[in-house]
Formats: sequence, C-alpha cells, structure tokens
Amino acid sequence: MSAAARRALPPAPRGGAVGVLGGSFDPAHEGHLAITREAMARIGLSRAWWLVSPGNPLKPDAPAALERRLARARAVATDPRIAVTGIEAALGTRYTAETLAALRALRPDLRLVWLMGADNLVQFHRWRDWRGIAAHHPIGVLARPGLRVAARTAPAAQAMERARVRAPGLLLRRGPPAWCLVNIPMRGESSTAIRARGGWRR
Ligand SMILES: Nc1ncnc2c1ncn2[C@@H]1O[C@H](COP(=O)(O)OP(=O)(O)OP(=O)(O)O)[C@@H](O)[C@H]1O
Ligand SMILES: O=C(O)c1ccc[n+]([C@@H]2O[C@H](COP(=O)([O-])O)[C@@H](O)[C@H]2O)c1
Repeated sequence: MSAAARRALPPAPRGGAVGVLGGSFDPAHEGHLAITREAMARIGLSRAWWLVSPGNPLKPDAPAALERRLARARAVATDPRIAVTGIEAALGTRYTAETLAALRALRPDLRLVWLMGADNLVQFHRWRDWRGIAAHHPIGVLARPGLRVAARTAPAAQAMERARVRAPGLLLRRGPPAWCLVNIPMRGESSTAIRARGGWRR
C-alpha cells in the first residue's frame, strides 16, 4: 500500500460504521449531501466517505479533472462527519470491489457500508465482482426519482432477494450479505442536469 493511499484514507473512530458513497461527483451537488445525511441517520452510521472516482468504468466520457471534482465535493460536503477523498486514484483502482478490498485491508476494524443511488442498483449486475461487494459489505440503496420500479426489478435486486432487509436499521445488525432500499425523501438534483444547464464544464 503506497504512502499516498494511506494519506488519502480519511480518519474514522475505531470500530465505527462508515458509509462509503462512491461517485463521479462531476460535479457534487446538494443532493449528495442530503442523501448522505439521510442514509447516515437511517442506517446508524457515524461517518461517511465520498470516494471521488478517477472515472466510472461504465461511463464512456472522461469526467472533469480529479482535483477540480475533489475541490467542489469538499465545498459541498459541509457536514463535518463527511470526508471527501481521492483514495481510488492513490490506490490505482477504479473498480469498487478492488477499492473496498483495499479499504478493508487498511481499516479491518471498520464496518463499511456501501451506499449508492437506485440508478446504480439497476446496473449493479454489470459491475466487476458485484457479488463479492455484496458478500463483504451491507449495501444501502438510496431512493431516486423515477427509479423505484427499475430498482425493485433490477437483475441484481432479484439475485440478492434473500439478502434484502426491509428496514435500514437492520443492515448493521445483520451484517453482509444484506441490502436495503432506503426510502429517503427523493432528491431531484443530478450532475447531468447541472452540466446540461452550463453550471459545470468538463
Ligand atoms: N439525487 C440523488 N438521489 C439519489 N442518489 C443519488 C442522487 N444523486 C446522486 N446519487 C447517487 O450518488 C452516487 C454518486 O453520484 P454521481 O456522482 O454519479 O452523481 P449523479 O448526479 O448521479 O451524476 P450523473 O448525472 O453524472 O450520473 C451514485 O451512487 C448516485 O446514484
Ligand atoms: O466496479 C465497477 O465495475 C463499477 C461500475 C460502475 C460504477 N462503479 C462505481 O459506482 C460509483 C458511482 O458511480 P457514478 O459515476 O454513478 O457516480 C463510483 O464509485 C463508481 O466507481 C463501479
């Protein structure tokens, strides 16, 4: 593990439960902040980390420069319990399964809960080693406008049906494999919409 990766690892209290929200954050928006806070409250997380990705392996277009996205994410993440990190670039990983394996090796004491919006559950079955992610980490899937049905019927949702829990508070109690559709108040913000109205240039 490189010194850069260790430096990029955010602090967290020993034995704590940390929500990990990976994303392009191109750019970060108030929706990210709201869903993270809501997920923390519902799941019972003391910290959250935003992993600003070097680039989503399934997205064809390159995002804005990492340093710019990190700076914007830090400006948006005004809650002191949320840390923003570019650790994936330092680790040289862009596949979530590999990133989470590295984080587990760095901090085996933590319970890391993977957080993602419902849009990502819809294509989760296309992620590298998605079953491995679900085997090691509780997963909170955060409601997103227009995606309720698609999330419920997603191939990965069906494949993981037996591991589904109905209440987010059960995720940590039960431990992996366990996932939950977390019914937070819907937030309409998206980075795509911000870019479309010229609020962010790549
Ligand atoms: N409004 C939202 N409601 C629920 N989840 C969200 C919302 N915005 C982002 N997310 C989730 O947060 C994570 C990071 O999001 P990302 O950086 O891709 O932002 P985005 O707004 O989805 O961007 P884009 O429109 O470019 O896909 C993803 O898991 C995404 O599903
Ligand atoms: O590991 C994969 O195969 C994989 C495929 C698609 C997306 N991801 C991760 O999903 C997270 C959300 O991506 P995005 O672009 O929707 O913000 C981000 O951390 C990506 O690295 C991961």
